Amino acid sequence: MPDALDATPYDALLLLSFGGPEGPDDVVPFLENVTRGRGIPKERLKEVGQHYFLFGGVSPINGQNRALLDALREDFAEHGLDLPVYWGNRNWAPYLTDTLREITADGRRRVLVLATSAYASYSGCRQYRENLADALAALRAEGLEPPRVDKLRHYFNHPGFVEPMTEGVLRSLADLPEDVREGAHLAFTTHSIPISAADTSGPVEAHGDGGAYVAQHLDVARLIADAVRERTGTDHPWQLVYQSRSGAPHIPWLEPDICDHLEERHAAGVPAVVMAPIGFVSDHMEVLYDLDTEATAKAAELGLPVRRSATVGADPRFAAAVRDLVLERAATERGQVAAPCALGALGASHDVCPAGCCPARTPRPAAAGAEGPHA
Ligand SMILES: CC1=C(CCC(=O)O)c2cc3nc(cc4[nH]c(cc5[nH]c(cc1n2)c(C)c5CCC(=O)O)c(CCC(=O)O)c4C)C(CCC(=O)O)=C3C
Ligand SMILES: [Fe+2]
Repeated sequence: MPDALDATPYDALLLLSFGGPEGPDDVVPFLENVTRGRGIPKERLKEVGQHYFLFGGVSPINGQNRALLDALREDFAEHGLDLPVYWGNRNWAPYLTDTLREITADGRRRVLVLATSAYASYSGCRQYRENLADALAALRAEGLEPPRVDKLRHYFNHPGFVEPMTEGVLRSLADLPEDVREGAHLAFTTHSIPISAADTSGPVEAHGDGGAYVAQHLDVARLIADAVRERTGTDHPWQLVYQSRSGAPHIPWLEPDICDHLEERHAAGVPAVVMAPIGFVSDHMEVLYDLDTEATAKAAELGLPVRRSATVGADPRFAAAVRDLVLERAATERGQVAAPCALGALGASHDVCPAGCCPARTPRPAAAGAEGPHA
């Protein structure tokens, strides 16, 4: 047995995710949960519902989170880290409030939260903190005394997140027909968000147009492109592009869209494209529909060979990265000096979101940040 690792003061890890439907009857109620009060056009909702029905009404995201839970528990056990791992979602069972009630009943007093979003932004960070605040308030209203919650820092530039994706891009390149491989371009994709949300994402320091959201993705894209060049000896031109846009058409969102990008690359004579969904932690519906179905059909229509590279999913290197992040944060909370592990130009991001970080359009209570109580 290895020496026990110390997660003190934490006594639980909570995997916090989006949630997804698990059958046809779940699809509409799930979409109602996602879009409550968010002004998404009905047309878009019908369209997104079809994406789920095409896959039998089942989103892959819950299965992927179960696999990640297994990988985390296995990694922790193997390395002598005695920390129970729980799972709760924003939009589908197991719901966050129910999981936090269970955590409270189990007597846990300090919970560290791992959200399945690696980057700064309202949707990927603050909205999860609002969900935590809501859940804590609901439990208090039941007369319970919920634990204190903290959230792990953004992990986009942790080697355990970047390296499996680099390997995925290398595998996709190798999988392309030999005659188009060398000339292939890399299209790094992430979720489009409103430009106003990108510009105000992350901490208030200057990050240029697109805020921390775009800066962090560019950092990861550059890291992967550089590593690919080192490993293959070929310089594959790359660009950060976007997918899964929603919202009203008159509101500007981040562009270009992956499908327009494929068209433009094809017209420019590019022989092949590898689509690398660096914005996502697992192969969920945004990847399976927007890339593997829609963008892949677009490429077929153009006669442009494409491959889609893997997300980290339940890769053991990602599980090890989570263990590293937990131990780092625990040491910091104990007042020890931790050496944060981060690749790229931006360095490790803040442990605690500063006040006003990635603001909501309508201010609401958010837990685990500098401006509010932790619990
Ligand atoms: C930044 C970001 C991430 C990455 C970070 C993270 O992972 O958190 C993400 C992930 C996901 N988004 C998902 C699904 C949806 N997102 C929607 C809507 C929206 N997403 C937004 C942003 C993001 N979304 C935004 C700005 C909207 C517009 C309305 C709003 O501000 O809320 C809608 C409504 C219909 C539509 O408009 O598409 C759906 C159904 C699923 C589940 C997939 C599955 O089931 O496998 C996942 C992992
Ligand atoms: Fe989304």
